[in-house]
Amino acid sequence: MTPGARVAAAIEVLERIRGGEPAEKALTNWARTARYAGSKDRAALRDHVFSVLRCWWSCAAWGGGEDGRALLLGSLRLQGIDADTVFTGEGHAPAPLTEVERVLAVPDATAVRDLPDWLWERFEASLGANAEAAVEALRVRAPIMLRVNARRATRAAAQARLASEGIVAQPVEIARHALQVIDGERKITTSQCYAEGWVELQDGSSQAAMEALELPDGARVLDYCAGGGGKVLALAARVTGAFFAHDAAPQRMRDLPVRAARAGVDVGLLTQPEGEFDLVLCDAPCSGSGTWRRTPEAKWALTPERLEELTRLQLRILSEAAPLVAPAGRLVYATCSVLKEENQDVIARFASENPEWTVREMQHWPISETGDGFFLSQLERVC
Ligand SMILES: C[S@@+](CC[C@H](N)C(=O)[O-])C[C@H]1O[C@@H](n2cnc3c(N)ncnc32)[C@H](O)[C@@H]1O
Repeated sequence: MTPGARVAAAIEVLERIRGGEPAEKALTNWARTARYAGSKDRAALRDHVFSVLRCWWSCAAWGGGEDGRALLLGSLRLQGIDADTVFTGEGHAPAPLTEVERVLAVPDATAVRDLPDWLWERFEASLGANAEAAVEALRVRAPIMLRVNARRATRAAAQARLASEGIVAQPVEIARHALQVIDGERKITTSQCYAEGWVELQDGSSQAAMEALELPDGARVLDYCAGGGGKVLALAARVTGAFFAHDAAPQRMRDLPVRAARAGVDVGLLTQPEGEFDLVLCDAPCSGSGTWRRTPEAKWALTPERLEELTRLQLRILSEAAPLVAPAGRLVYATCSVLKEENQDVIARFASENPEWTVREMQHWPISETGDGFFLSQLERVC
């Protein structure tokens, strides 16, 4: 496909999204009707669509409207691409720019903030002077991060082996085993390095948070909201111990046995956890506000009601998990949100309703070049 045809396809997909289709579904549905599109075309299309979703209001301001064509025009202008070279009308490219489109005024960049107003208030209340930087960070593409599995390889060995498979990655400071992928990201999941469990895809802040947990050899660990199991795998790579995973929706853990086998670790799946664990991790469902550059639709879809519902669920999960912690053990609460309603406020409320628990530590990771926004709190029983 030509650059113009890719932009035309992106306009079509954005129209589907405006019509109510979720972005992933709209992209899949489009691909079904366009068998001629190769993997590079699909990746380019996705980039166009996600660039708009991350910066919807800026694109609308720079493109003079909120239909697919205006949004794409705005997105190209924002990226400094001469739209006349793409809107040519040739082949499958979109029609040439009209005079009105060509003379659109460049808006004042500071006047547009790509976040719903109600959320801006929450960002300011949560992050203070860092709120603007967080909103700005959510406007750009997320880094592709790998965690090197210390049970299989050193970071240097994994970096060299990835390079031999055409994947350029470099060590970054955020976590001890973190590599940032610079080139060849589409080869990761088909590489030998990945198949043999040397590396896993995992955001830098999640890696750093799992490294921050004190974990003695032989510990019994329960990942209470395990999902795909990224966190428990990171913990199991650190020490020998007994590792278990639970999720209220067990089907979310379906890939975990394969991932654990690849990584060379054992993780038991528990539908009804019982007994005592030295560490119980609650990586709770949340707004995901720290990860919205990966899932930009979510920042426009969240409502105050949904946020409130999530905080109730987060408190409930902590109450369910707390009895599973051994007397001298730790209850760990984590979210990939930057909102204090889901972080400090949940912890403060839990501690005030459960005075036998005290907060030992609270840590925040900002949305950065190598990590998503992340929150971690560790609680212990009062002696
Ligand atoms: C943020 S995700 C977990 C991500 C996962 N830890 C990882 O690293 O990939 C939250 C998970 O909590 C699960 N969940 C929701 N309500 C729950 C509950 N009451 N008890 C346990 N898990 C729950 C969801 O099904 C979801 O998989």
